[in-house]
Amino acid sequence: MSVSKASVELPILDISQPLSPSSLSLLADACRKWGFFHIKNHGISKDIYNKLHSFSNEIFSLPSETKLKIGPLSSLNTYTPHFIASPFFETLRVSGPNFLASAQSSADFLFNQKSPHQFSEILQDYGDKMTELSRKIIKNILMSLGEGFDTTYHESHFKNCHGYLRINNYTPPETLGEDEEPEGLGMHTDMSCVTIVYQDQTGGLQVKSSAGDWVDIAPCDESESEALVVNIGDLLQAWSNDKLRSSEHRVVLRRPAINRFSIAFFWGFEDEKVVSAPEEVVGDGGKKLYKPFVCSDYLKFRENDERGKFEKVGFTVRDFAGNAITKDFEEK
Ligand SMILES: O=C(O)CCC(=O)C(=O)O
Ligand SMILES: [Fe+2]
Repeated sequence: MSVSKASVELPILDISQPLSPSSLSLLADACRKWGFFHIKNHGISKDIYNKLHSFSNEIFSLPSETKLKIGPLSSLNTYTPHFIASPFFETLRVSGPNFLASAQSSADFLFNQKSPHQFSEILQDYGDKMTELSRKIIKNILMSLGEGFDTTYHESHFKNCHGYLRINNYTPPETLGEDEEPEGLGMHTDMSCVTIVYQDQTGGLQVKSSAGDWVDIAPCDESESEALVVNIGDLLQAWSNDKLRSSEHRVVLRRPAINRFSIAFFWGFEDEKVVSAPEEVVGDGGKKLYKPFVCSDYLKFRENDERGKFEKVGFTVRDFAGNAITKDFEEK
């Protein structure tokens, strides 16, 4: 196992403003080289994260048998317990666009109460904000990809995108040697167009460089609120004909062995969308690197056959729809 040596320097984009040409070019570089960047001034306060964290802790602290009421064998299936993705990882899924109803149905099962729960209301607000941010992000990414691409493709290709949230709790083993870095979440790529991640100050998120080394994506404190991590997912990599990189990433656990909390928002195409790079995006003389595919067929490919198992770790859109000529990403 290679141990990370460095922390990658990613641009921190001010998402509340139209991006200047120089910021767009930083964005384009980051998307090509790492598929990761940060955003600030995203409109979500530390207070919201503190509330989400403490509500989530309440849920994750419940006895396992209670949590399993919404586990993989239940009708709801919104909770993934330990020992599925890893021994140290559990996660709660909240589906959009009605985040409130989704969170509330989990809460009702867990707490046997029907009254509106502040947790669900905050999650609705959070999900709405993430959806809005994703639209802004994709607009900027399209602008960074080519002149006028945002007006050509934003509405026509990304209008029906939708998203869901995953609230993640990492519990490291109690005894952890100095050099031990167990994987809390194994290497994978995201199936989304874009993913927006809040990570707490614990650290441990890593991206694989094109040279094959793991490098840290350090938590980034922007005083008023943490900067959020954004990464490109497989759907956008395929749509952009590899102009945008969906990088392999993972989460490792380190000493001091404290719980790590993160919230990921995955925003992607509607199930029935046929994903195929537009000619103009492929560019003159370029070859299409992927066969057109139906979005939901790819999502199914990534799910394990066994009910309740986590998405296959390690398989990507290249394995699914890549032509043999798919190129490797260069570190420029
Ligand atoms: O917990 C994190 O920081 C990242 C989680 C992640 O990569 C995922 O849920 O896909
Ligand atoms: Fe991920």
